[in-house]
Amino acid sequence: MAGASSCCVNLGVTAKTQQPFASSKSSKLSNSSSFSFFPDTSSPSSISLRAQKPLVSFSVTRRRDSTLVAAASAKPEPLKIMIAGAPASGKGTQCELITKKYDLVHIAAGDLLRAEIASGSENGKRAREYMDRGQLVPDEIVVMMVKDRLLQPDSREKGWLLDGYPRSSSQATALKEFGFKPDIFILLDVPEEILVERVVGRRLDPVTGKIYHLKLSCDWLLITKMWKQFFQCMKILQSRHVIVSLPIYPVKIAKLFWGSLPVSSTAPYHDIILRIGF
Ligand SMILES: Nc1ncnc2c1ncn2[C@@H]1O[C@H](COP(=O)(O)OP(=O)(O)O)[C@@H](O)[C@H]1O
Repeated sequence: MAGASSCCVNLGVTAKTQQPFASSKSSKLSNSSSFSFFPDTSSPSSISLRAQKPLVSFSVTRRRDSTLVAAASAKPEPLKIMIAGAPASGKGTQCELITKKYDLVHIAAGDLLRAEIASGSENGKRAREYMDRGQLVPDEIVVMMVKDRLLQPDSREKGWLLDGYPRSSSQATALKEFGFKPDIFILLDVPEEILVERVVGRRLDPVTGKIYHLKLSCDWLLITKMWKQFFQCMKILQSRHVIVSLPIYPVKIAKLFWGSLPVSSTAPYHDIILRIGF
């Protein structure tokens, strides 16, 4: 199996290169690289994920007459990605983009736990107690759940994007001991002040159920200043059905709905969309 590489995508206002997963937790996951993030020179503000996996894999089998038969398969080995990031780091958006682009199975630890709760199982009942308190669910529940999901035929066949796992070094070690290794570990590194700003500015559209940000959605001064990026961004968002009704919201209704419209020179959402050049 190919070794894992890791990368850190800085999605703050100022871009900088950093060590991935800034702790010893992920250092074991980092060695040779099958996938890597690299600056896309055609667009200085974007970063692209480029596949470098072998397109042909070989298998060798021994026949009954003891001759060895080598078979070449044109099927590439499925891609395996782990992604981590704080709330409001844009993880949901990136997961959507990555799974769509690479046709991977999106496995979110939180979703698995919610499904377990919905099933009414004993594990689900225990998990709920921890989740209600905002604490991590014990490893003995989470690890086996994630492992079982990774072993499902669709994950093995298509590859996976594991989201929200590992959240501790013991979870990482456990998965490694089961023989799972990501090809790449993506850490969305957003400065804390930006995360706070995003969370504070988030609003839920009661009609569509979608989440918007005050500054992105209603900052008309910003929009006129950055019209090109705005429309580019809107196009991407609309194509992914994230923002459907926003362009038809009149300013007055938007003001009533979202309150005052702050003016800012930063564009958190643009930042994510433009820097990740998928
Ligand atoms: N890898 C994990 N290990 C332990 N508990 C987890 C893990 N992933 C999710 N959880 C539990 O599920 C809850 C919801 O997780 P998630 O859906 O990822 O949302 P959030 O990003 O808000 O934590 C967490 O607060 C935690 O209690």
